[in-house]
Amino acid sequence: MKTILILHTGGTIAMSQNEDGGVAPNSANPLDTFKNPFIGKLNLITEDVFNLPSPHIGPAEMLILEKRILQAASENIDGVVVTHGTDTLEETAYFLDLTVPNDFPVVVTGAMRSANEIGSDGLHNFQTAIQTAASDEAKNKGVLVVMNDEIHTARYVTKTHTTNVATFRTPTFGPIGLVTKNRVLFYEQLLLNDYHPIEHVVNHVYLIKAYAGMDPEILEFMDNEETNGIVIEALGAGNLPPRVLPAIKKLLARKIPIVLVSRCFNGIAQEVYSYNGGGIQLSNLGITFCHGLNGQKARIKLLVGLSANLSTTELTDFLSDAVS
Ligand SMILES: NC(=O)C[C@H](N)C(=O)O
Repeated sequence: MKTILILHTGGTIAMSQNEDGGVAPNSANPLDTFKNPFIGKLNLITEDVFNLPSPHIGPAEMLILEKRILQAASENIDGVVVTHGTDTLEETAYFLDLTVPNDFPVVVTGAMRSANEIGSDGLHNFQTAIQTAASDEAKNKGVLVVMNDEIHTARYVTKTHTTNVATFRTPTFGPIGLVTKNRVLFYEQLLLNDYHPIEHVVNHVYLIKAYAGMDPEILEFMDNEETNGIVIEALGAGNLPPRVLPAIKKLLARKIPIVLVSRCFNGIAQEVYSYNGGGIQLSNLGITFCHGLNGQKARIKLLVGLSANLSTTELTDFLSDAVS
């Protein structure tokens, strides 16, 4: 019989609505009422790692989860399910994707409606996440996010709606599988990445968004000893207003890595334009293009690469997905 380790971290899936209509954490996790339909088929081990709304979760908590999952590799665990708030779920899932090996499936899930709200999706998502973690086919696919019967990669999934239960989407590429009542079905293969188990996390890795007429001051504020790295969600295919270029050059002269993604919801940032501030010029200056990730994922990737002490070349290859 397979053993699935369940790590609860909080989020709406562990919350209830109170009499005033506000949604807040409970002292007892509503998922403890889950009537296990897998009795006799799966052995479930449950641990309450945190009980936090996901806006309270950051790299320090992600590191605790990474270490717990790395330890599970020596405990005859066949799969891991992490329950998590949806606001930062994609960042924790991608952090784990970049830091734990693919020895067994790791599936992250959450809920959009708390336990006592009509149409609550928590128990259903929890059950389908367990089904997926127990599936042989879920092995070697990287960390997966299962929500609303769909299976997404941690690498590309993103939260797209503030309240809808179908909020998790994979722009450009789509989900890689689905969960039905009796089956876990994958219909896409995933290109696997390098992973880097890390012992600590660096701080002061910033994420900013470009906009028409972007003010250079925002970058000038980051020109100091503390800054470890910057991700910019650039315009279109990967371009910036020329007025920020002097500040960018100063940051690069300080050897602060600058990573570029697009602020567009779909598509990939690429070196296309050779005009002033265009992607070709930015790349020639030494900005690294991170192809296909959104801003928050690119920030997690930069943070993991810096925390793993990668050399400048290794970091550039890691961020731009160059195959060595
Ligand atoms: N649906 C949710 O889980 C949202 C909640 N604010 C959280 O991320 O903790």
